[in-house]
Amino acid sequence: MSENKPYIIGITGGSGSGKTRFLRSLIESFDSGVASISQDDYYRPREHQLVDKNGEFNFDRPESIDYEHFASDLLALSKGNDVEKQEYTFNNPNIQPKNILIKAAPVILVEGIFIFHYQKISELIDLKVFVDAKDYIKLQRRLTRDRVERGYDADDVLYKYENHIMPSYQKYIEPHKEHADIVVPNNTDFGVALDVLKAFIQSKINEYTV
Ligand SMILES: Nc1ncnc2c1ncn2[C@@H]1O[C@H](COP(=O)(O)OP(=O)(O)OP(=O)(O)O)[C@@H](O)[C@H]1O
Repeated sequence: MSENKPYIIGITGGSGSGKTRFLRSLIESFDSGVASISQDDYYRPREHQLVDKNGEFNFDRPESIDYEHFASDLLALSKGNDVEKQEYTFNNPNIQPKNILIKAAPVILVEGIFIFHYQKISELIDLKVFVDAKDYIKLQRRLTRDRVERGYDADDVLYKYENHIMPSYQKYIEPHKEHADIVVPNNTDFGVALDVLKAFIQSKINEYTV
């Protein structure tokens, strides 16, 4: 690996905004040169999660994440080192967590709802991207995804959206939109923004390997 410092791009946005889809579309565009790290892989175990006034787990708080571990792994990547950790299985006991190896790369994509809120992570980020969509669209997407991919029922998703997801969004996520370098509107599709960012990332890979 060269002496250059990897370039760190942070991708955030509310739940259902499409940031994971945007990140995956970016990664698929590169055979090499790009690595990614996701806040979702740093949830604390269920027994350490906060419970709300009705006794329901709230996984949408900054405290839900082992952010010290997340920050130290991002710091290692920012210094050009590999990182090894276990994937998060959304507390599904039927899934055996895989070991994830994140290889050092010229461009590191970091994704998650609180990445601009956690200071130790935010200060490592060179380019801040905020993926944005209207609230009713985010809710529709979350309802569909959680039913199809995670088997949650609609009442449960609506309860979480009103009591956990939106309060957190308003307090910890949306205030960072005005400090983002790029806001990607994703009410319908993000094709043009994706092309712009792909070209930018390619230029960073080229600079790194010169
Ligand atoms: N432009 C789009 N058109 C159609 N479906 C979309 C679009 N963007 C995202 N989706 C879908 O909406 C759902 C939520 O998107 P995604 O998982 O990327 O959101 P997220 O911001 O990462 O949410 P979370 O923080 O809850 O994980 C997914 O099923 C995704 O495929």
